[in-house]
Amino acid sequence: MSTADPVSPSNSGATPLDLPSITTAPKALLHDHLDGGLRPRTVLELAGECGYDDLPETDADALAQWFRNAADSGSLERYLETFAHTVAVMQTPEGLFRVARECAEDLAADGVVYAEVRFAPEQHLERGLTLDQVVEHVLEGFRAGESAARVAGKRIRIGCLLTAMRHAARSREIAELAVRFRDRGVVGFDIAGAEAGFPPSRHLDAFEYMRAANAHFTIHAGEAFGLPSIQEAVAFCGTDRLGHGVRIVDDIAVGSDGEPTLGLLAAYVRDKRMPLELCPSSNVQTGAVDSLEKHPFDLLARLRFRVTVNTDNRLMSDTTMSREMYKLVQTFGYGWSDLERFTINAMKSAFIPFDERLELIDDVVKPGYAVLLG
Ligand SMILES: O=c1[nH]cnc2c1ncn2[C@@H]1O[C@H](CO)[C@@H](O)[C@H]1O
Ligand SMILES: [Zn+2]
Repeated sequence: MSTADPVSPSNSGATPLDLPSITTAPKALLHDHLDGGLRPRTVLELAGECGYDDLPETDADALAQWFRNAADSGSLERYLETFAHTVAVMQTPEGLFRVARECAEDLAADGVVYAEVRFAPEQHLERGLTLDQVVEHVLEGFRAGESAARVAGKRIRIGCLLTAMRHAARSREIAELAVRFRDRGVVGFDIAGAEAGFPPSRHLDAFEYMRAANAHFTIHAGEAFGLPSIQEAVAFCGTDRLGHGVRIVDDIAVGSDGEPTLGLLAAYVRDKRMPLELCPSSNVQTGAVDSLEKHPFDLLARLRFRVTVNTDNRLMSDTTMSREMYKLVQTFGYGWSDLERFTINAMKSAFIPFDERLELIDDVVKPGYAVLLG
């Protein structure tokens, strides 16, 4: 296969592919951080309510711009520093509930029909809440947001992922928390935070616990650090999906004739249909890739890796699921059938039960794209 071939012919005779029409398309999102998706105005209002005085701006537009600029750092570590401000206003029952409710509403308004939203409960204990209480408030917020969306005529289902911070030592506890809440809206577990120096194998007992409980997890790997991190996540930890996983491209050699050769790890990830939770804008901001044009998304899509499109942090990247898709359309010339495939890839890779995934694919995703395809 030549990597110069288009994935599919561009849109012909179908609904024009622009941002408003992409917003109407049913979309599935697997990688979105709750504390990376607050509305700027909500950050300001919650800061006022809880007495947090360290915000860098006092106006919503200026604050939005500040997050965007500060996250545009070229380094994951500096990018992550911006979360101090969002986490600071998510320490109370009201703050957690509101942020989760608005998250569900915002995703639904953007045409997302299924989302897995993650956050790290251990970062929300500063004002005396327990881990269980933190999770309960967030889940209540998601349910309220789903109901509000339904009233507004939008269908969305949110699954929650509990994240452990990889520099800390609470991963086993968070894995147990995820299993404890498995019947109440938590669908999986993850580790996040600075990648270099904190390999996935540091948290092996948490992953072994999840596997023993027949529970799902993903691992941020292959974002700020390369193949060794992915190798550990896949081969030692047994991850179900790769958070980012974008550096898998380092194991693919493309010859001067355009023919790709996959190394053992890349071949294994593709053979196993291991989902890649790719986050184009975030990857440019953290320096994981130089530019959108140089993002390996298209190479990986052409090679038929199980690629999915994700937002990572809507506030820090000033983005939405529709905008991430639109950027890919503009950069790589994708058509509706490509966007449908990426969406079905995501639904197939979701952590909810198989029959529920199938129902969303058959009853929502396929009919939605059928209309757009014309
Ligand atoms: O792209 C990312 N890579 C690694 N860690 C991240 C990324 N985005 C957010 N977080 C981290 O995950 C925590 C829980 O949501 C956030 O507080 C942030 O520190
Ligand atoms: Zn992430």
